[in-house]
Amino acid sequence: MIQISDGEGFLERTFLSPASFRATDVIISWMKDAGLTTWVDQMGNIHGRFEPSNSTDKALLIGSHMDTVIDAGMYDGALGIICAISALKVLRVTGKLQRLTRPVEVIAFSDEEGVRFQTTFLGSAAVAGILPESILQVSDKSGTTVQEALRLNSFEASAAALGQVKYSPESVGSYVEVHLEQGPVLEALRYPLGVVKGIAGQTRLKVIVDGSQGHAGTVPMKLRRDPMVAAAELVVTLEGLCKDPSRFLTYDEECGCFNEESLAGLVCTVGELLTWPSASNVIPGQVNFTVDIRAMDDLVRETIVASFSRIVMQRCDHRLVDCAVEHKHSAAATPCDPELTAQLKRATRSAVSAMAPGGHGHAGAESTATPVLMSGAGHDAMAMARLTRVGMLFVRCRGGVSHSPEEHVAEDDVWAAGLALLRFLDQHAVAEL
Ligand SMILES: NC(=O)N[C@H](N)C(=O)O
Ligand SMILES: [Mn+2]
Ligand SMILES: [Mn+2]
Repeated sequence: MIQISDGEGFLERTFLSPASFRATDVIISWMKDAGLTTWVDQMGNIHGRFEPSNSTDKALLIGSHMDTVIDAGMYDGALGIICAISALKVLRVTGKLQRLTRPVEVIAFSDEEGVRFQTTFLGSAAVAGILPESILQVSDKSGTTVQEALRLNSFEASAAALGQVKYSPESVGSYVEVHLEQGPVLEALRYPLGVVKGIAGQTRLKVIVDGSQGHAGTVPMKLRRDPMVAAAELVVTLEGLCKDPSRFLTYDEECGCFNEESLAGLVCTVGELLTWPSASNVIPGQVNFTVDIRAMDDLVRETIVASFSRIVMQRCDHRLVDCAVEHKHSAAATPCDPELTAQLKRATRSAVSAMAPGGHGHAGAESTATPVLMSGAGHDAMAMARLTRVGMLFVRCRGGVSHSPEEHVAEDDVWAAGLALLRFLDQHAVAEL
């Protein structure tokens, strides 16, 4: 799937882009090869399902996302989809598919990263039934709405169509996702796989700063209303706020929720900054930038968001520029299901042991206990947790690097993940002979 890109020389595959439809065709072919019944739903999610003849059990869903960030690594999302389809292919070739006691369905979600519409989880939120109809009117940088983009690609793009995508809670037993860790912990522990205890909450904002556009050579510094300098001050201030909140919080904002533990995983990022008219000899008229704030503790994240919004208003007033803070997206911190996580842990132990020479633990693994991690990255499991219980299996990645072409997962570790998923399926969904 690395070659299926809208970018020249880099990987980019965003929601409903031309490359996303080429990837859809390839994923469908893989799903069919694994013996699955396939379809594409009204939000562009790709489904591959095996329905045992007389099962009354709730379905096991296994998935991840097919979309990417810009200049992405090739494993983020794709690894989980390929792992899931491969595991079912192995069940097929070993004759175990027919022994499944419950429906097992692979879902390749159409939009997890939220790059195009700054929304995220468009695909999984639709399956979970938590996508508001208002999402259809959100527009991308070109002004195209979600509804227009869907209709341009022959989707119905109506509230009724969104409703058709939704799964009923009583039809689903659990959701499992395999994903590269995107962090350095497993590499540091010299262990190929880990299970996820929970996923950090996240908020995405867009800050818009308006000033007086003007001539770079004739407007005296004292008479300027320069949105670029205001934005620059805000970006640096945001960094300080997340590094040491106590320096910036007012007495009212200091909710007593800040301590070493609750501040765990508090991070902020300004990934995108746009200016108009973007000419070297013009004082900008407008600057806008994105804000991504995450924390394991929702109260900490909400307090930081409120405090930063206050600071934006105060600093822009001081600089006589106008500003607005738009809330684009928020997702609460999400715990993974303890029982599902324990099952994934057992499956991981079994796979790692089976892969090591002599069965004494995976080559290079210093410990035999499967690491249990928190995830700072967001995942479709956050949306799916609103539908059913979720579990995640993390795969070690080189240097913890992700959202970069340097992203890399060792082949042995991919094998270990596939084996662990197979072991999990054996425990969870395949009838004994
Ligand atoms: N929705 C998201 O959080 N997308 C990515 N996985 C992220 O962590 O930014
Ligand atoms: Mn990602
Ligand atoms: Mn991802």
